[in-house]
This record gives sequence, C-alpha cells and structure tokens, in this order.
Amino acid sequence: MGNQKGKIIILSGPSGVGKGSVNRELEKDKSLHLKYSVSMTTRAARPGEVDGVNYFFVDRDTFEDAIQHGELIEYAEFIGNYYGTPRNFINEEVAKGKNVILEIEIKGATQVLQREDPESLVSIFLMPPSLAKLEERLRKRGTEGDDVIKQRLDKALIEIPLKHRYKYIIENDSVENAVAKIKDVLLKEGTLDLAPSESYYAKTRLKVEAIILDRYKFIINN
Ligand SMILES: Nc1ncnc2c1ncn2[C@@H]1O[C@H](COP(=O)(O)OP(=O)(O)OP(=O)(O)O)[C@@H](O)[C@H]1O
Repeated sequence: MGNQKGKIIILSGPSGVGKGSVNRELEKDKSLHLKYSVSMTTRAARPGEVDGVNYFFVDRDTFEDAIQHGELIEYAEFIGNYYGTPRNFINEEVAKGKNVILEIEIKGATQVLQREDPESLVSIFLMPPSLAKLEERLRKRGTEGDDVIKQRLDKALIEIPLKHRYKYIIENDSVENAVAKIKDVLLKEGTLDLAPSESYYAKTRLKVEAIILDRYKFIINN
C-alpha cells in the first residue's frame, strides 16, 4: 500500500440495516488489511458479545469522564445509551498507514464528517432495500422489543434522507453483494492491493458480456 497515512472508513446507516453483519464479513477477509475501532458504550452486552472485542462496555460515569477529557472522536446518546469512538487507537493506526473502519450510527458519523479532514475519510452509508425489509431485519434479530423497534424505524425515516452527506451509498441487499461493493469502493479509493480486473464491477461486466454474447451469438454469427 503506497499511502503514507491510512484512511478512516465510516460505515454507517440506520439501526438494523446490517452494519455489524457486513463488517463481520469484511473482517474475515484478511487481504483487506482493515483495522477495527472498538467503540465504547453504556448499553448492555448482547449474548455472545465480548468486552474489549465488540465494545468497551462501561457505566455512564466512565463514559462522561471520557467525553470531558476529549478522549472520543465522536459520541452520541441513542435511545438511552451512549455510544462513542476512542480517539487514541484511530490516530495511532492511521499514522502507521492502516485503514480503520468505524461502524457508527448517524449522529456520530455526522460529527466525524464535520470535524475530520475529508481527504482522510471514506464515508459509506448502508441502505436497506426498503423500510419493510428494515423492520423485518430488526424483528428477526429479536434483540429489541416492539417499542424500541418502532423508535428505531421512526429514527430511520429521519436518518435515510441524510445519506447524501456520504461519499458512497451502498444498498445492503445481500451481505455478499454489499461486501463486494464495499471492496470496489476501497479499490477505487486506492486503499486495496487488488488488480482492477478483480473488482466486483469488472467481474460483473464480464458476466454480463458473456450472457449477451451467448444470447445473441446467433445474430452476431449470421
Ligand atoms: N443483507 C441482509 N439480508 C438479510 N438480513 C440481513 C442482512 N444484513 C443483516 N441482516 C440481518 O438483519 C439484522 C440486523 O443486522 P445487524 O445487527 O448487522 O444491523 P446493525 O446495522 O449492525 O444494527 P445496530 O445498529 O442496531 O447494531 C440481523 O439479524 C442480521 O442477521
């Protein structure tokens, strides 16, 4: 990778759109050389979540102390809980030339978009295929009750129109497609060591060309 400094990759979108699911797939691909920022939150850990890996789970006093001391690059209070991103880790990794992924909700992402140098950012807004699908995903996940799901859907209606603040808008139709499209974004941004012919776009174009050739070869040949 030729770049001196790394980039901050913002992956944002409404609750339930699939930020975590997409991120987990990206993480499996070691060739992407991505670093994951671990957020701090006052929300309770979900089953299977590990402190220091998925989040730093802290109480409100500890979180408010971190705000006071300027230790967070962004933070937001979201339906009764604080979420924030510790600044130290990001600065160190970016200075080393690493790309750091921030999986953050809209308010936090807005703070980073407003405060950080746009040259140091790659911002991605993950879109649900429809509001009905978003609701279905939240319900199927089964981690929130009806009231919280309704709050999150109401919030999504305010958040989705903000998507144009981001450099890239990517639909999470399937996790596999979303990951492929994000890899193309990273390739375009020069943060991936990958031949352009390996991109999702290039491969899709080849497939489409093959289909056209197959369907129309009679016409072409005659
Ligand atoms: N492309 C997809 N197709 C179908 N289901 C999906 C897709 N992406 C994610 N899901 C499912 O939707 C639910 C929400 O996904 P996930 O928890 O990753 O969302 P999130 O954006 O990280 O939410 P939050 O911001 O609330 O943490 C999960 O149950 C997940 O399995």
